[in-house]
Amino acid sequence: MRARIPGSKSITNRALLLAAAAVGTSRLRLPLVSADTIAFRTALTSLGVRIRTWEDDEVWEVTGAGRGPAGKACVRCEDAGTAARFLPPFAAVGHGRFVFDGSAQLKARPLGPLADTLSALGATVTTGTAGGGLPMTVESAGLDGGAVTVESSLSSQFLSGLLMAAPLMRRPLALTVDSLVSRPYIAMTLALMRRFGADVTERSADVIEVRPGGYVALDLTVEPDASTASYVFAAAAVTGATVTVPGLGHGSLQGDLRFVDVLRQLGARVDVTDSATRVTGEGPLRGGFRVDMGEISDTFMTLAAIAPLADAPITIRGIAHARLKESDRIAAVAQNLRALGVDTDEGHDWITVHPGAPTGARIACRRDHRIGMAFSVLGLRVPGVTLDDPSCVGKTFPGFHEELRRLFPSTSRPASPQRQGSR
Ligand SMILES: O=C(O)C1=C[C@@H](OP(=O)(O)O)[C@@H](O)[C@H](O)C1
Ligand SMILES: C=C(OP(=O)(O)O)C(=O)O
Repeated sequence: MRARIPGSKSITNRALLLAAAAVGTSRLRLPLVSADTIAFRTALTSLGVRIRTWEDDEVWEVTGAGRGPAGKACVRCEDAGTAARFLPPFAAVGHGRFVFDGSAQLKARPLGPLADTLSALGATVTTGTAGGGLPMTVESAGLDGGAVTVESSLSSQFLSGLLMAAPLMRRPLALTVDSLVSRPYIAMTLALMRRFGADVTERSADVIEVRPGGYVALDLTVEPDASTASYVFAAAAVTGATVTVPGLGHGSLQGDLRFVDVLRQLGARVDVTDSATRVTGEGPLRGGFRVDMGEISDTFMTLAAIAPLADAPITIRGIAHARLKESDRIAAVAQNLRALGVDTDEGHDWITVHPGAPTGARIACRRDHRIGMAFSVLGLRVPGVTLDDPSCVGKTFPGFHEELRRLFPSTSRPASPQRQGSR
């Protein structure tokens, strides 16, 4: 079966930002159209960037002026971490006063290290709470660059935001990276910056230098989202089906494609070519291993939710930063597995899931799309798994439930609405 996986959120939102910073008109083909990318697009529009959509949203045309925004603006980031972390540095290379705000969920997420670094570079920054957080106000008259250290243990997005703004600074910027999580996202940022013409040098694993010179407009086709693909790959592994995702293969910019290596460890058959990835479920899942998912933490819930079906415990470690996302994801996974009758143990940066015979339960999604999608995969094997907020999937994959039902019509027990969630 060929899955229809929408475009990568991370590539779409980076490409939007880079196109807004470039000189000329860029075209993004097959962008993700979801709450997170629409929030990002709207936020850029409120910063004065011209964006047009074509062909039922299959092409987004972005016209950049080769500089940061000017004037005054209030910018809503909604639930999008990428908007809250990528847009303030872009504002800081502009001229004016910009206020960023977002949902209650986003307000609870850290921003302190980004505020500190922008201040160190010369912007005037205020944040909502002592520990950082929205609303954030950035006042600036452009940035000179220089040399700064970026504390990156809570999120890699601070560093990505600073890197993408750097070509618009007046002089070179040398960033020293401290305690980086989610490293593959930095590789993605650098790769896309280079495609848009930036001059970037990795001096060592932890020092990156960017020279001024801006960006040039680009025509870019967005790959399917690898984090989203993890749900259909896991679904293949637990149902014995074969699922192929065209357009995701060797050369992908997304670290989360490495989730298929975890499925291989569970006993699934995985074939990756230049143009597609295919997963086939081959009998019972084999547990009894520990895996560090710190670099691909958006997919740890996909593994944790199906782990009770394995024949031995599975420990996932390196995921402390997953407590700082749309929900405290370690706590959310543990709570829901226990509600299903599955034993779990957890620590600050790890969780162990024991084999079990899960019973049906109503999953508490905590407005976290990935909790909803991960447990829907378990619902293909366990009758009576429902979601308290099916619409939470709209952050990255509004058509998720329909696609899962299309792919698995006989096994799928729809994650039926008990209550329509409010977003
Ligand atoms: O840069 C990005 O596009 C992202 C980085 C990751 O966040 P952290 O760096 O906060 O782990 C990831 O969880 C998020 O979904 C997208
Ligand atoms: C953590 C996520 O999103 P963001 O940080 O971009 O809000 C995610 O999509 O799992």
